[in-house]
Amino acid sequence: MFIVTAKEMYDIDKFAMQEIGLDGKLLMENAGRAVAEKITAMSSKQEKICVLAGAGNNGGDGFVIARTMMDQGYHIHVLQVVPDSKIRGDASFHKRIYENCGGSLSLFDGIDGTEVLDADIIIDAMIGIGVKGELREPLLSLVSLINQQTKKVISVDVPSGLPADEGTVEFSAVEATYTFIIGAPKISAFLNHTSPYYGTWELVSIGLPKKAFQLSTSKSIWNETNVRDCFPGRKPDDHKGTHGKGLVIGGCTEMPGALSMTLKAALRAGAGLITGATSEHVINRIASTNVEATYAVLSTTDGFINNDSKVNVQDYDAIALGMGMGRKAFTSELVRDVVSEANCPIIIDGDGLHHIQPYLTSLKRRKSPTIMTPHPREMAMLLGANVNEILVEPFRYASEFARKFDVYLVLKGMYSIITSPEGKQSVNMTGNPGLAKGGSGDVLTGIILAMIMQRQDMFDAICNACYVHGKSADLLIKHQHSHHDLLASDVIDGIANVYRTIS
Ligand SMILES: NC(=O)C1=CN([C@@H]2O[C@H](COP(=O)(O)OP(=O)(O)OC[C@H]3O[C@@H](n4cnc5c(N)ncnc54)[C@H](OP(=O)(O)O)[C@@H]3O)[C@@H](O)[C@H]2O)[C@@H](O)CC1
Ligand SMILES: Nc1ncnc2c1ncn2[C@@H]1O[C@H](COP(=O)(O)OP(=O)(O)O)[C@@H](O)[C@H]1O
Ligand SMILES: [K+]
Repeated sequence: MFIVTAKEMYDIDKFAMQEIGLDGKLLMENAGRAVAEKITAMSSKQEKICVLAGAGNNGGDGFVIARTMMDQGYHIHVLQVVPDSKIRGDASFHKRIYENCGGSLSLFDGIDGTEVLDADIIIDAMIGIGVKGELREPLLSLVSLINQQTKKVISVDVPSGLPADEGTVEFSAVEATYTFIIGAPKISAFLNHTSPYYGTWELVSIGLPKKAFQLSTSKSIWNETNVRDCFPGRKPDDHKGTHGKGLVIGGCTEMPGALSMTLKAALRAGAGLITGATSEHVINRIASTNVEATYAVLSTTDGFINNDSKVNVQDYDAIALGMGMGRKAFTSELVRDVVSEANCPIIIDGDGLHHIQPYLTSLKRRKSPTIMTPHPREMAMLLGANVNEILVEPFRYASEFARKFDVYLVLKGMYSIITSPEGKQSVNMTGNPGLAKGGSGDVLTGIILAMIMQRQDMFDAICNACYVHGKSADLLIKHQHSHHDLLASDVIDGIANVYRTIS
């Protein structure tokens, strides 16, 4: 499923109309009908429905919805929120057809919201991706009135007033119960501060050609179909070497669990052989519960690993670096040496990100892929930015960072964004607040480590790992646990449930 900015959506519409020959009025008819079908499935003919129609194409969708539902016997009234003189283009065409069919219509006088107050369901077709700046009056007051109601509010394409793109903090917008998104989800459906306005959302297709999307956007949602299409299989003659020999470097006296979870998650996710390189003390603490792993002892200072004992990094197919290693200056040397000496893919996570921050440009010299897995606070640290800036524009920051330093980036969060060094981006939709607990990220790193050692493309492998991680948590919440009690170690055990459903 593609994800678009407003500009990309306009480019796609333009391509569909000018290159393919689809008429704009037809696309509007398709959009309105597709949304009407969804709304009829969730409403009754006894309910009073008020369609709020604006002047642009979003309003045009509203007129098609109103006509389609009116013909099916629904109790529909259109409240036009702009004067007649403003209604333009295809919206004007569909308004005329609605009126010719005898549809009920009144003009919003800018003061009285009786139609809104009387309705059981409000359909918000005032403004879509064409919003510019903050809402003007009288729409601003109308939106405030709508948001004070407890009725079902169904937005068409985008909740009116909400920017389709990232980067805007100041806005007033409809707080929808449901949004039926047209053609492709817009970026604002995936940002922490804007996604709640959509309520529950669903995509409706209106016949825009796939080719138009492929030419216009490199952003998409990584879903179960993507996973099934590229999930690595196992052959009868496979041996442990086939599934990769991975090294995990991290841990310290105060944080032995981080390393332990990464080791276990990597093994559970399918790695052939996993070695934990850490202090003797950490090994003594975790070895009895990680019996399948092997270990390499690293020398330490005050319980933190230092660079005195060399790890033979050339012996491994992939390395994960950083989990629970602490931030002592002498550990930085170890991180830098591993990153520059290893010829295999490296995942840098947790404290490893802090150690590599002053040396980010060195990553460009690596011949093998580098994968970085920051949460927003770590991303802010890497960029020397404020965390709120990252949260408001995560797609842009992630894309610029991945391109600049030639890395695969997993910017973790409610919707993690996976970016390739070329700027291709996927959003992972699995996962839930049960994962908001220490250790979840260490588990993800282990799964990524296992996945990138299987037979699959690097970007696909990372996306698959994020999917499996979140899906494990989702299945556990559905069947065994709650958001409150889920532990990172449960997520490791839950990998089995995911694998059983997809492999
Ligand atoms: N083929 C297609 O293109 C298809 C497009 N489709 C649909 O079209 C939608 C995009 O349509 P669009 O481009 O006409 O813009 P739209 O969202 O209706 O907004 C423009 C209106 O909003 C107003 N307005 C803006 N800012 C404002 C503010 N701050 N405060 C107040 N008013 C403000 C602006 O007023 P103006 O500033 O011009 O006075 C103008 O009247 C898209 O989301 C989808 O639903 C589907 O039918 C499928 C086919
Ligand atoms: N509310 C949430 N919804 C979905 N996934 C979440 C949520 N909270 C956290 N996660 C996921 O859990 C993981 C947390 O990683 P991180 O913050 O590094 O944890 P830690 O450092 O404690 O191990 C990430 O993969 C993130 O995407
Ligand atoms: K809308």
